Amino acid sequence: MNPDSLKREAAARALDFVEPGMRLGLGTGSTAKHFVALLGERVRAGLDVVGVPTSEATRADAEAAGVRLSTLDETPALDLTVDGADEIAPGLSAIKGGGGALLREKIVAAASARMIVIADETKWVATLGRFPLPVEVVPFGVAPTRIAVEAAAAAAGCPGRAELRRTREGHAFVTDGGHFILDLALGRIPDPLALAERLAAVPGVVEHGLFIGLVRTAIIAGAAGIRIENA
Ligand SMILES: O=C(CO)[C@H](O)[C@H](O)COP(=O)(O)O
Repeated sequence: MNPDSLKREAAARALDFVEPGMRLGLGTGSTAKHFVALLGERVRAGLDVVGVPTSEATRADAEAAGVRLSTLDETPALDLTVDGADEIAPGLSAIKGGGGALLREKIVAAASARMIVIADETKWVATLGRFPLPVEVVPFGVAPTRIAVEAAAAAAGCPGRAELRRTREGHAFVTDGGHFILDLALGRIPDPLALAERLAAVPGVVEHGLFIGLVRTAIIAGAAGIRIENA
């Protein structure tokens, strides 16, 4: 089965956790897109939920699917967020931000009583770090911020290079919040918490894509079926 079918299977399984009246965080990316589309089908069949999107792209998808939307200002406490991930490891620490939405994704996840990650089995890893870690930074002073981000990674035991994310046209990629992304290629993150703390202390870093202690459940779809992991 191809990865996209597996993503859809994981998304479909996440619907089992949705109850009428829930306030839902809606993730970003190709896996979360399946969830939003399937949720829309349920909504059109009569399910009443309200969603808070984690990106402008998801807002557009959810609107098109007929999902009633709110904001965190109107709805500051959510019951459940369903989102994808770039990597997820035993203990359910994760890397997110491949789609550039990590800041809103983390704010929405932190406002949720429960976060479920949905993924195909290629995202499950023994140790985080094969996927370059997205770090969202303010555009001002991005050159010294990049140097400081690399120094923070080295101090946390995982030296590597940070590259400014660019669009296909070669411009700096700009997030929904107006920030840049540095993709930090590390290969392996032996101590995610230490790295998270070091990165958070760098001036100019808005947020990083390490999700530690946020994911309660992971739904992993593979060729052999669906596996559910709980933190
Ligand atoms: O963190 C994300 C966006 O910022 C996505 O959830 C992550 O990149 C996974 O994407 P996909 O489901 O397309 O593989």
